[in-house]
Amino acid sequence: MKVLLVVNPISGSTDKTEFINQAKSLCQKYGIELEEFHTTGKDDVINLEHKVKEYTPDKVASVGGDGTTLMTSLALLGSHAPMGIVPLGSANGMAKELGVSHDPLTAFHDILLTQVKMPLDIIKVNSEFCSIHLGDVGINATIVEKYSKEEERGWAAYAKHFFSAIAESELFNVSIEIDGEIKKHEAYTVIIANTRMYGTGAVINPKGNPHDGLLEIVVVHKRNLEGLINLGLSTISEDLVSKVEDHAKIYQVEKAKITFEEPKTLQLDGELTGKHKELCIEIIPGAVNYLSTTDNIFYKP
Ligand SMILES: Nc1ncnc2c1ncn2[C@@H]1O[C@H](COP(=O)(O)OP(=O)(O)OP(=O)(O)O)[C@@H](O)[C@H]1O
Repeated sequence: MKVLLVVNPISGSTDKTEFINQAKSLCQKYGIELEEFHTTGKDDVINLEHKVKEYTPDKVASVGGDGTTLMTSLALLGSHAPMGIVPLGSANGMAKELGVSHDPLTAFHDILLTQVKMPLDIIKVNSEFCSIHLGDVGINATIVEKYSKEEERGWAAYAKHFFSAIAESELFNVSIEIDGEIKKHEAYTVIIANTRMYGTGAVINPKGNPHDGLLEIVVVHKRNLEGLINLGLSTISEDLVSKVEDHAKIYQVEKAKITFEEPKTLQLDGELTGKHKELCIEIIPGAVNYLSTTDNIFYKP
């Protein structure tokens, strides 16, 4: 078996040397071929695509956070080589969502061992940007914007901007076109989601399932995002859907067009994409051949 490790050296401000050495020893022990690809932050998708064509791995392990998972997934789109996640980012939202072990070496071990493959969706925005986890316009996008100007990475730096972003938040008008019908709302935040929860583990989109070929648009119309997030930290139940729906309107769709009166900053998977007046969003169902375990709550035998 040939395995490719895709390593983001800066994600989560974590030194990956110890993990890489452990992964090498493990592969050596079992006669598994291992190669490394280190990201640079520039042209990673295209360079990784070339690497995958040349090396033809049987399995790919994405070592980093959500941005690395998305980048690896995009590079694998044409090849269908299966990919798993080793969570070594800041928030690791996608890994949490998919029940990946917190321990990097255990997660890698699971990738080597597993026979469980699940189709994983990706969201496409304006034919230009993609998201595998969730993105938004509004409060969280403001937090990401402030965070991106920080020297330091990591969860503490991110959390620091949370309350000020809520205090500064303002209502804005948004229209959403679904199947030719226009829905108009006033919102503090509009979330475009493939999954259920933020990296904190708080469920914002109880209907989310990254394997179902659908995306959700969550229009938060109450300023109390903090309350909503605390609500989301409670256990998932049918009740939670209706509780979240007190704060937000949820649309479950394959595609939609979202229009704002003024251009708004959009963050996708924690990355800023600039300001946009219009967002044409659609799901790419089963874009990634995802290496899962049966710990994934979406797994069905
Ligand atoms: N060698 C590098 N130097 C600088 N930036 C890099 C490098 N490699 C990748 N990047 C950047 O890292 C970002 C992706 O990081 P990623 O999301 O995986 O980690 P994180 O932000 O720490 O974790 P999380 O998304 O889980 O909070 C992308 O913006 C990418 O361009």
